Amino acid sequence: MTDLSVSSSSLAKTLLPPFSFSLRPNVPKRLRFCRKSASFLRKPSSISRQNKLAVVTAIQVSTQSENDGFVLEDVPHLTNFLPDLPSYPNPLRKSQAYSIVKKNFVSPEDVVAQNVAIQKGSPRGVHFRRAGPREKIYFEPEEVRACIVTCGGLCPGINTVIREIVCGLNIMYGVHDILGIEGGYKGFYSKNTLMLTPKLVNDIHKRGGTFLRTSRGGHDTHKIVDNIEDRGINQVYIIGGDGTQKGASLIYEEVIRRGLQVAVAGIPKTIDNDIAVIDKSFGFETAVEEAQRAIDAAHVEVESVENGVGIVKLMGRYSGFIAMYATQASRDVDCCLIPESPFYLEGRGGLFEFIEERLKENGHLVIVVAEGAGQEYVTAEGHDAGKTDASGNKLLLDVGPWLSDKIKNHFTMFRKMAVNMKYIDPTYMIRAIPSNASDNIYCTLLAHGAVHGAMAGFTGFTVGPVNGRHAYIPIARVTERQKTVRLSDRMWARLLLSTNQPGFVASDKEKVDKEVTN
Ligand SMILES: Nc1ncnc2c1ncn2[C@@H]1O[C@H](COP(=O)(O)OP(=O)(O)OP(=O)(O)O)[C@@H](O)[C@H]1O
Ligand SMILES: O=P(O)(O)OC[C@H]1O[C@](O)(CO)[C@@H](O)[C@@H]1O
Ligand SMILES: [Mg+2]
Repeated sequence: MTDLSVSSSSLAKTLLPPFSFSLRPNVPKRLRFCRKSASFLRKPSSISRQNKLAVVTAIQVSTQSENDGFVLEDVPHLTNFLPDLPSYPNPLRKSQAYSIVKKNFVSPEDVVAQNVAIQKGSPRGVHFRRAGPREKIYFEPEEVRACIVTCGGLCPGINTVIREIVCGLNIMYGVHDILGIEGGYKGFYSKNTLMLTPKLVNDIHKRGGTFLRTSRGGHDTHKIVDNIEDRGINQVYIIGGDGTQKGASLIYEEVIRRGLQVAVAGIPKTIDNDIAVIDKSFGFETAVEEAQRAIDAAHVEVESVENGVGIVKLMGRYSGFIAMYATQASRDVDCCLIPESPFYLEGRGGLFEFIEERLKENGHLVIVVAEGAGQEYVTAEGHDAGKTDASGNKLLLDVGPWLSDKIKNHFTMFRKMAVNMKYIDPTYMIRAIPSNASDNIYCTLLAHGAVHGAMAGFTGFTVGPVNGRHAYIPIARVTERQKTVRLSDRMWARLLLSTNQPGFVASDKEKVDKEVTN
C-alpha cells in the first residue's frame, strides 16, 4: 500500500517496529471461541519467512526522499504485514450523502504538509497522509468487531468522540459489532465489555466525562493483546493523551508481532494541548472558554475591594497553553505564569515588584497560573515531591496556595500593605464539562477520520488536524515529545504585549535562545 512514490528516511523508524516478525506457530486455542470465522486473523503459518522478508524489504524501499525535499511520513498499512489481504469497495460509494460530494474519496496521493509557511526554494518538507474515506476498504463490515477505550484524564468531548465512532462505523460502514472497554487499559483484562449501539450512545455528547470511564496505569500489553485476540476484536480505537498513545503504539507492535489483522487507531485527547504535530487537541477550546468564567469571577471580586489580588490556577502540567489562551481571551489578566517561562518573585523585575506597581496603578490585579509553573520553588521549600500517579506521571505540588501565601506574606510583612487575596481553583471544572459546539464538530471529524482510516486498513496511526486538514500521523511522531509553548513564538509575544507583565528576562532569555537555535 505504498502508493506514493516518495517517502521519508525517518519512515523506516516509524514503520518498522524494532522487532523481527516472530509469529506464533499456531492459532491459539482460545481463538476457536471467537464469534466469527476468525477471518480477521491470517493464520501465522500463512505468512512465510520469505513473505516476512518481503514485507520488511518493501517498507525499507519506500523510505527514499526526492530532490525537491518532499518527505512522506507514512503510517503503516495492514498489507505491509499481511500482503494477501483482500480489499472491498467502500460502501460509501452508494451512500446518498457521499455521492453528492464532488470528490467522494481521498486519493492515495493526497497529503497534508506539516509546514505551510515555507520559503521560496526551500525543501517541501514533511507530509502526512490525508485522512478520510478511501475507495477500497480492507475489512468486510459484517466481519468487523471494533472496540473503544478511553484512558488518562478527562477532557470535554470524549463522549462525542465515542458517539461518533459508534455512529460512524454503523451508519457509514454498516458495522454492528462495537464493544466498549470500560475503565481504561486495564478494562481490557479486568472487566466485561459493553455492547455499543447508536441508540445507546445517542445523547452522551451532552454530558461531560467519559461514558466508558477511564483510568491511569494498568497498561499490560500482553494481557491487552491476548484479550483482543480472545474477543475477536479487529479494530481498536484508543482515545487518550501522550501516555495513552505510547500504550497504543505498544499494542500495535504486539499485534503485528502476532500477525493479526487488527487495525489500531489513536485519537489524541488531552486538556493540556500538549500533543505534538496536531494543531490542537479536542476540548481545549471548551476548557479555555470555561476558564473565562473563573477569570471573570476573580476580576469582579478584586475590582470590588481595596488591593485585590486574584489568582486563578488552571491546568497545564508541562504546557501552559490553557493559561496562555485563557489570558489572551480574557484581557482582564495582568500576569500569566506558565511552566515554560520561569519567573522569580523578589528583586528588580520580579513578580512582587510588578504586583505592587499594578496595585498602585489600578488598585487590583489578576494572575493566571498554570499548575506546572513555579514547581522548582515549591519543591525547593521542602514540600513533598517525587510522587507519581499510577501512570508514572510526576504528581505536581500545588502552586496556587503556595503563590497566594507568598504574596500575602510579602505584602503584609515586608511592605506593610494588606492585600485582599481571592484564590480560585477551577481545575476540574474546566475539564469535566461537555464540549462546546466547535469542539463537538472537531470531535466528529476526529472520530470519522479514525473510522475511515481503520476501515481502509491503516494501523498504528493517530488522527488529527495538521494546518487545518485532518491527517494520519505515525503514532511515534506524536509521542516523541510533548508540545509546549514556545516563548519565541508570536503568541507569547502577543500575550506579553497585552498583559505588559515582566518578561522575567534573565531566566527567559536563556530559554528563548535555546528555542531559536533548536
Ligand atoms: N510509556 C507508556 N507505555 C505504555 N503505556 C503507557 C505509557 N505511559 C502511559 N501509559 C498508559 O496510558 C494510560 C494513560 O496514561 P496517562 O495517565 O499518562 O494519561 P495520558 O494518556 O497521557 O492523558 P492525559 O495526560 O491527558 O491525562 C495509562 O493506562 C498508562 O498506563
Ligand atoms: O487528577 P487527575 O485526574 O490525575 O488529573 C490531573 C492531570 O490531568 C491533566 O489534566 C492532564 O489530563 C493535567 O493537567 C493534570 O495534572
Ligand atoms: Mg499525558
